[in-house]
Amino acid sequence: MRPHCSFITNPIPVILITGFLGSGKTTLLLRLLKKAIQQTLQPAVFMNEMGRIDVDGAILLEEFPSLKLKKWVDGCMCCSQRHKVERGILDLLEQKPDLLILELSGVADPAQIHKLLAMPSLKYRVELNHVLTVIDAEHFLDYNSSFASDRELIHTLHQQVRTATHLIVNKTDVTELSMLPQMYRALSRINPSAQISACVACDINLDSFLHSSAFPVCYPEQIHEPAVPYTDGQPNTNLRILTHPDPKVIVYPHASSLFSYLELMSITVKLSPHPLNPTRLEQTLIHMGSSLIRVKGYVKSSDGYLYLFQGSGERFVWRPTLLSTHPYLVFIGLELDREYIEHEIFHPV
Ligand SMILES: Nc1nc2c(ncn2[C@@H]2O[C@H](COP(=O)(O)OP(=O)(O)OP(=O)(O)O)[C@@H](O)[C@H]2O)c(=O)[nH]1
Repeated sequence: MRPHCSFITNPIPVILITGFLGSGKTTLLLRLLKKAIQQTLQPAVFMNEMGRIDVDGAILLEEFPSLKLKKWVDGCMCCSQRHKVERGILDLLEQKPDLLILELSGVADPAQIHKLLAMPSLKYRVELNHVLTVIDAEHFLDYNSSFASDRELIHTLHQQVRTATHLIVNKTDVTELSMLPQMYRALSRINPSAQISACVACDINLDSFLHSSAFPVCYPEQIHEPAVPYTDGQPNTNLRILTHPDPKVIVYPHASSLFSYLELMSITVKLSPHPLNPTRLEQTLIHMGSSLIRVKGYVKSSDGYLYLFQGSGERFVWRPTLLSTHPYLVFIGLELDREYIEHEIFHPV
């Protein structure tokens, strides 16, 4: 029960955004921020992203230059790093936002952030009101077979569904609509109590999320089980460290999940400043097949302009940007072929 102290009477409402890689979390976050600002709310954002260089933070700051934002980029947010996440959230709370939005990396287990918000330093200062899980409708039903070899990844995907207060089934524009009833059934089996909405580009009515819910989120105990047991303060000995002779290539063998360990790999490649042929780049990526789950970054195209480039499955989006940054790409996948990436992306013929 919340103690009766005057300085903690108004906990900051928290919205947690989760969902697998490329499902549309940042798309939803951008919509929420626009809506919040229209309603004269002052939101703060904490985001966790895979990859050495942060792409989503750059997207947010391009649209909202004065946003109160803290990021945790790459590295496993394992137990030994937990205090840094806590510090980041406390720093944001010091800025007295009206609303705190947390966007987790696509492979994070949301139950772990819930646990973090329950720590004594945060417990009475925040109130988790909504957990919005974005589902990639195009790929969701295939995940069980695609990731069959990675038990922890499947567990994390289910945790993302299980912990949701609202399931946002996104990307229905590129989904066989006849698959939706089956998808709804699968989602309801994992989480019978969450509301479900289907949409394109996370375009749903967001009004109700911007106001405190009557019943703050409270998970039953079993949801708190971490994917992999951990010990506070101890480094995660499961992590393998890969090294690469070329300093331009930074390899992270593990996902930046919140406190869990997966077989995913993230490779960040700083590109040369020379333009890349868009068709050739897309073909190169398609050739990588299902091992490549997500790619994003900034690429100079053959017209000489810089683009925000995003790929999820075999779909690619090029968006012109005014941002001034060195071109780079972040690759996320299972058993990525570093030599192929290095040869094809660094030295395209
Ligand atoms: N076709 C289609 N594309 C979408 C939709 N929603 C988002 N996208 C695109 O999907 C890609 C991924 O969207 P994001 O919002 O960045 O997804 P995310 O979950 O934040 O991605 P990560 O943080 O990398 O895991 C982007 O290129 C979006 O423009 C949709 O409803 N339909």
